[in-house]
Amino acid sequence: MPGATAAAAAAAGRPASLIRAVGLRKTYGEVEAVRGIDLDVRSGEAFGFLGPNGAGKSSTMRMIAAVSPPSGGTLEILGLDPAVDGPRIRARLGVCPQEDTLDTELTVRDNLVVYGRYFGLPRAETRARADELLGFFQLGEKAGAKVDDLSGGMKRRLTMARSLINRPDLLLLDEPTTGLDPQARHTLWDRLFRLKQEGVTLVLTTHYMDEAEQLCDRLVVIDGGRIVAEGSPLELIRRHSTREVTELRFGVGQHEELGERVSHLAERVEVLPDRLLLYTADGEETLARVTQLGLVPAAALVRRSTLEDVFLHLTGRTLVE
Ligand SMILES: Nc1ncnc2c1ncn2[C@@H]1O[C@H](COP(=O)(O)OP(=O)(O)OP(=O)(O)O)[C@@H](O)[C@H]1O
Repeated sequence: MPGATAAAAAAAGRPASLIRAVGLRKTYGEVEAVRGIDLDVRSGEAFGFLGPNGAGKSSTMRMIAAVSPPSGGTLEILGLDPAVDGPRIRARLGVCPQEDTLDTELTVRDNLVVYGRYFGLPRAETRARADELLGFFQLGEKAGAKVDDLSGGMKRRLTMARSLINRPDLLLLDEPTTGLDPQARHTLWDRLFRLKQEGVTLVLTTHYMDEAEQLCDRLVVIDGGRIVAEGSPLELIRRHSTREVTELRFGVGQHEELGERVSHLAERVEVLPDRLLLYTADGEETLARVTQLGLVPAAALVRRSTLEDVFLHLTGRTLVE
């Protein structure tokens, strides 16, 4: 699976920064979807936008895909200005949209072949590329099947295969695994990980913190159209959370009051409707200290901090409400 490595990009004279944005904005009438964001996505990295529904992720992706003009700020994609060079940019991008937009009239293989023809690729090359991609995405046995005969996970893999037909410099993935079951998500992550290893630059949006942690070298946490934090998953967790979290579930309606009673035991306590989260370096010790107070939770769990905790700390809300 050939992809573009950072070194190859440099050798080919492509810029090391594939996306550069300063003060990027998008408004739809009165709605301010993206409120001035700065970005610098480098060749060869997997870069993510993590945020809840309505944060402005898709709006940003559409601007990066050069299909939606910015309302303000500057944007450079592959060293080019999308207002001037839209077609040249789009020819070098792979775009995997949130919804599968496959042609149900065509076979699995022809979905790739026809798409390759849109890019003006020669027939023989397109067929060879289609077969290569079907093999890579474990769809070879389904090559002659109709799209409607595929599972949800297979359709996603076909959409992803289609987005790679033109050997793009940059692959844009809008919520790549939303709506899939855990097994199908893991299969896709595995393929995306392989693409990343081969040097394909990935830019993805997600509201799944585990997806962001699995795939992204670097990410921005986005909320209300603004970037609220930026870094590697590990850096963000270190900067904005403690090493461990003790989750305590008590009876309905008790969490507010009990949160006050245990507040001295932790660096930070979050009160959610169904549980308390105590942030400390040692979760087991914290749990022992809770029970020493005579409190007996209906359920308790000690875990490491995740990006969900980072988001909660930064915005006071959970990612998936
Ligand atoms: N074409 C449009 N016209 C008007 N408002 C829009 C349009 N597209 C998006 N919005 C609004 O802009 C805001 C950001 O939406 P956007 O789709 O970019 O967010 P998102 O983070 O991708 O969320 P989701 O995961 O739900 O797609 C929302 O308030 C949304 O309702």
